[in-house]
Amino acid sequence: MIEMQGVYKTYPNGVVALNGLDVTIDQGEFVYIVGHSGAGKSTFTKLIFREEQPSKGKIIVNNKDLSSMKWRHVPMLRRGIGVVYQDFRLLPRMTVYENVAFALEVIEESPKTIRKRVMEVLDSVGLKNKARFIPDELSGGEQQRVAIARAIVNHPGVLIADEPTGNLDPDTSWEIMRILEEINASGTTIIMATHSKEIVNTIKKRVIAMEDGIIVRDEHRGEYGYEI
Ligand SMILES: Nc1ncnc2c1ncn2[C@@H]1O[C@H](COP(=O)(O)OP(=O)(O)OP(=O)(O)O)[C@@H](O)[C@H]1O
Repeated sequence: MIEMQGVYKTYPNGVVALNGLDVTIDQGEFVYIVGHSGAGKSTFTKLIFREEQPSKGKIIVNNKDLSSMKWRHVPMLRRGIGVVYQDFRLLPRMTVYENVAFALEVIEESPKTIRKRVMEVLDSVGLKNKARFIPDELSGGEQQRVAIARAIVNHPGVLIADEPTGNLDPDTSWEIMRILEEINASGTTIIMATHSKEIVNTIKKRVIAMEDGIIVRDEHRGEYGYEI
């Protein structure tokens, strides 16, 4: 479960990105975060895996209070949260296999476990036959599928997707959504910031709408609600 109480975020340059958030997201939910550019969507997601810290307020993730969490415990928090971005962020000189295996190598899993799990997760995103390719040899949709495989290889309870379809054409975007829905069906919470009206209005989920750093709407099976 993710809980925010009275959360504010002012960046060092004085920009107020979040202006009092109160929200609870239960385990297994699928939540879209929508709103105009600059509304605070990315900042909201970054607080969950402690990429940013709030200026004020309380954030609880999986029963852990992030405000009192010591730095040495942050890697453990992040192990339970997968993240995917609009621009994929794969390591360009590593193969698909190595990009995904990396997350398991850093936690010192055995080579046998790594091999089994990496091939299993590549299979689940339909890329088992591209394990030896490097990112440049893949389409955008395939690169995003590798990024998703990497994000879920550790079985995280939460997957954060910051505009995961932002660089993809419509057909590829639906493919990515199908994969995210499958991951959600296995019990993983999905929090997805998006500008895609079509996706939000077609695959109905909880919608949290943000404007100027506050939540202005929070509806189950909601609509996108903006013209762009
Ligand atoms: N590291 C930073 N330092 C200073 N200001 C920042 C930083 N990151 C974001 N901001 C500012 O905080 C506000 C909210 O930004 P944020 O990225 O959370 O919005 P967003 O809703 O995700 O936008 P977009 O849809 O364009 O990604 C914006 O005014 C932005 O310029």
